[in-house]
Amino acid sequence: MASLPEGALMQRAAAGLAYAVIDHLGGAYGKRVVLLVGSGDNGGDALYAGALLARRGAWVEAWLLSDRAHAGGVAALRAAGGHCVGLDTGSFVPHETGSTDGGAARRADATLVEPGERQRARVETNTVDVVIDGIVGIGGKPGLRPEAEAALEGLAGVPVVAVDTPSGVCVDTGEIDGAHVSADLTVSFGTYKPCHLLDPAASACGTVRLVDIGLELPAPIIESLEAVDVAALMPRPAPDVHKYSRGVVGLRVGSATYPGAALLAVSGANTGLAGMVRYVGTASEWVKRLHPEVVGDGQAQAWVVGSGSADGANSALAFARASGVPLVIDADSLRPLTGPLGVPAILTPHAGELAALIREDRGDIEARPLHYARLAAKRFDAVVLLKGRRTTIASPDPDTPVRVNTTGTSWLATAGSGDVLGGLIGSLLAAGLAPIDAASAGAWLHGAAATLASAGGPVTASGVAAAIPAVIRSLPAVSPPSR
Ligand SMILES: NC(=O)C1=CN([C@@H]2O[C@H](COP(=O)(O)OP(=O)(O)OC[C@H]3O[C@@H](n4cnc5c(N)ncnc54)[C@H](O)[C@@H]3O)[C@@H](O)[C@H]2O)[C@@H](O)CC1
Ligand SMILES: Nc1ncnc2c1ncn2[C@@H]1O[C@H](COP(=O)(O)OP(=O)(O)O)[C@@H](O)[C@H]1O
Ligand SMILES: [K+]
Repeated sequence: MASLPEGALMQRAAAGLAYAVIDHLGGAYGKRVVLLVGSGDNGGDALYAGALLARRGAWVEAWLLSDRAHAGGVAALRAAGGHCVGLDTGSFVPHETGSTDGGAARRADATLVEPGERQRARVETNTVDVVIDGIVGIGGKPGLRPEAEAALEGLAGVPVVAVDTPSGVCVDTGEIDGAHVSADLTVSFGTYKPCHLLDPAASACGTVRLVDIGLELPAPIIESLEAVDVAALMPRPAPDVHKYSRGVVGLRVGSATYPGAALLAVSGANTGLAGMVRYVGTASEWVKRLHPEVVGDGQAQAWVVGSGSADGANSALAFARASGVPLVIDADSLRPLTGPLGVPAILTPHAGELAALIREDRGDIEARPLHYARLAAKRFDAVVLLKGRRTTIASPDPDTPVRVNTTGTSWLATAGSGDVLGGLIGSLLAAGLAPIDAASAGAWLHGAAATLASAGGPVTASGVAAAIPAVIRSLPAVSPPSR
């Protein structure tokens, strides 16, 4: 801000916001737009964007929710033909009125007071095409004030575009503490913020669009891999490799009760990313029949343990740990853990498993995935991959950014898909990726494979595993670092 003319960043943000709204609405001319405007620069962005929309022929009305509003923004909106009204919060009580024509039209009667003029205005909220949420952005405290809540209630059902962040969410943690806006589209400026990536706040963002306003950014505390990052991490065999130098992954998973977990974990590991796959356990006959490439016990560069292991979980963990190589510890083998393992490890709990492991409430973990993934990573001195809609991957090194996975589909919430993930991550670990990279690239591929296999419809864990090679083939071409 110091190096630019005053207001330059806000003008860039507002222009990006206005064009995102135009895209979202399919045009500006004739559209009816309500701006919810708080006292800070977030409201300023909304007002300048409103001015641009008004110049393009939209009918724009700004509801000033506070005694203060960005003066330049108010002037710009008025100059462009938009309206600004201050809400007399004492009498602003949106309520439904019966429709005289027998229809079910929803309308809020709002007493609106022009600051200084105390002029009454009335809006028919059922004619509004979009609400632009400029209540608060990165300067806001979590929760909404009563006047903002009342305004939103009066506009219920109207699509919402959030300016920078959905107002009311905790921007820096992705947590939710009180009322907040639920947006259809969030237009973020400069960079993604934690609330755009981490659940539960990410679920309140709708689609997130990033507008580059030319900021120079410090190193992130949260990051999210994109296809090009995953491509750069993929093991690609050099001309002179052999199967052992590509890495051998071993699995001690499944049991007589859950033989399917073994087959699914092996199918996740056996996609060709590692040079060889070993399986040790009660499902050997089935594994051999379905995956003839897979061999038995021996040395490996990484072991996967615990998926469907039932009573064998402790001994699987003990054997694998004794090998001294990096481990993926899933499901039943998480239970015996009490502290650091002394070998590099990736723990892959879902919220229920992490709750049992650290004796916390599952709901608390779902409400604060960033906090609990970090806490567990520190406690067990391991990478912790906390599964969910937005799988969150924390390193025991507090300076390594937490990674949040954004690929996938809710169809992936299907039995056995976690077993496939464990095997896949094991193969990347065996191929030489660092634990944080193996876990996050594995989660990315797994989610992308689910989306590919699902194609908008249902998917099974086997279908996810089968789609992994096609996802790897579709990654962009990059020159990988030589391994
Ligand atoms: N910092 C930057 O480089 C840029 C910031 N921009 C915009 O500026 C925003 C940040 O602006 P500000 O720092 O002025 O802060 P905000 O506009 O996010 O909010 C702070 C104001 O809201 C009030 N407030 C706090 N919590 C509230 C709550 N829960 N309910 C109602 N009111 C509440 C505070 O009294 C304060 O006046 C960004 O989110 C973005 O939209 C953009 O214009 C682009 C450049
Ligand atoms: N709502 C959701 N949206 C997207 N992915 C999800 C959702 N719920 C779960 N998943 C993913 O589905 C997989 C389920 O794994 P897990 O719970 O271990 O299942 P299982 O134990 O049956 O194998 C994880 O990769 C998780 O991230
Ligand atoms: K906002």
